[in-house]
Amino acid sequence: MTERKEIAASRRWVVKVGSALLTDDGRGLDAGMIAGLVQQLAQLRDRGCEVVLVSSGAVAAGIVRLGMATRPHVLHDLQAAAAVGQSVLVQSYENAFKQHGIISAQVLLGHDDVIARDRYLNARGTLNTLLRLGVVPVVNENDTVVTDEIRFGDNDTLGALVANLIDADALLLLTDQQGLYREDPRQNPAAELVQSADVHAPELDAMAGEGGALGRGGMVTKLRAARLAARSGTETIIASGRVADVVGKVALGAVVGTWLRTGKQPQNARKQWLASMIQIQGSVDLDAGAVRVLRESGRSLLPVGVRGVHGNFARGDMISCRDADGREVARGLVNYNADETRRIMGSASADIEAVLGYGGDEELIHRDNLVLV
Ligand SMILES: Nc1ncnc2c1ncn2[C@@H]1O[C@H](COP(=O)(O)OP(=O)(O)O)[C@@H](O)[C@H]1O
Ligand SMILES: N[C@@H](CCC(=O)OP(=O)(O)O)C(=O)O
Repeated sequence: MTERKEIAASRRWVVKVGSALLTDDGRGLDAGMIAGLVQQLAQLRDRGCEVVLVSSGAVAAGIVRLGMATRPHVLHDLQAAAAVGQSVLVQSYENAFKQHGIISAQVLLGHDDVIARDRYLNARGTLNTLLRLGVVPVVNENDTVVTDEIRFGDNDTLGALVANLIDADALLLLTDQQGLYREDPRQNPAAELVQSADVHAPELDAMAGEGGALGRGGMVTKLRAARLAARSGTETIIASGRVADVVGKVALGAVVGTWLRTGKQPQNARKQWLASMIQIQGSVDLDAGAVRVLRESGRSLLPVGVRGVHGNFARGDMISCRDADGREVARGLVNYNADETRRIMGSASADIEAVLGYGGDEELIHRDNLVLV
């Protein structure tokens, strides 16, 4: 149990559940599985953790609801099945969470929404607000508009991107196998389970194979997801959703499933990722007070500390923050575009609404989105 202390200390969780598990390999949504999972998530919250659920299963549920014999190959048929199935799925979760007095929310995202710029900030802001309100966001791919993701059944990646987005401590990928085996157990039932490994270990690539008939990503996408999640310092555990109380066991640090270790300090990992994420689109000149609070107190950058604005950046762009001598002090994702920043620079945050005619974030760059240089 102590071997997994880092996992037991996790407070912010992304739990991803695959179609293979939720639909009993295509026999429709498994209401018992959903009720059991939701009960475990409710218990996780009772222990003071925050939870975002990433759930697949829309296509599989839609196929059954529409009476299709097999998973369709034509893109729009898949998308139609997803649209039908998503309603069924979200209704099942809403009912199940309600039994525990928990409000849930449907959040449909495409990978583009989480990768950069303004949408990144919006998705992050909404998810953080839902968590603050005590709501469990139930996330799925926005299947109506995506193409590649729905073909390849890749909600594992979405789970990782959500983990990056909200700085999750842990990503739990629940599937129909006990974890990552040295070989696909469907091919070799005697294959050995990997209990723990460095997420970047190259030998893992040869072990991970593709998935079953419905959830198609298999271990290939789970491994890739674990590596993406590690960018923001998120630890990944792959485990079977069929093990009794699996969420509770994993969260207490019991040795179940496969732990793919990041081996990094979360904060550093996240900041490194942020720094490498986007090209710099502009810069702001800071006064001496702003330089000091950024450097010494690790605080957010407020508009009041800005003296000049260069470039034509948009909300969500990465900008550079410079001192009076033009030396870069920090860089980060900006909450206002260049024009707005010119108008609010030097103003107190409380006056932003009066200056712009609409309100927004009180920081120009939130400290979570700021990296000291
Ligand atoms: N090395 C491996 N260890 C475990 N499972 C593997 C491995 N390689 C391939 N798989 C396959 O991955 C499947 C789980 O992935 P997938 O079907 O995409 O499920 P999900 O819908 O839960 O994402 C397993 O049923 C298994 O057949
Ligand atoms: N977003 C789609 C497909 C996602 C998918 O199949 O992923 P997974 O089962 O986790 O490998 C759905 O809800 O059916």
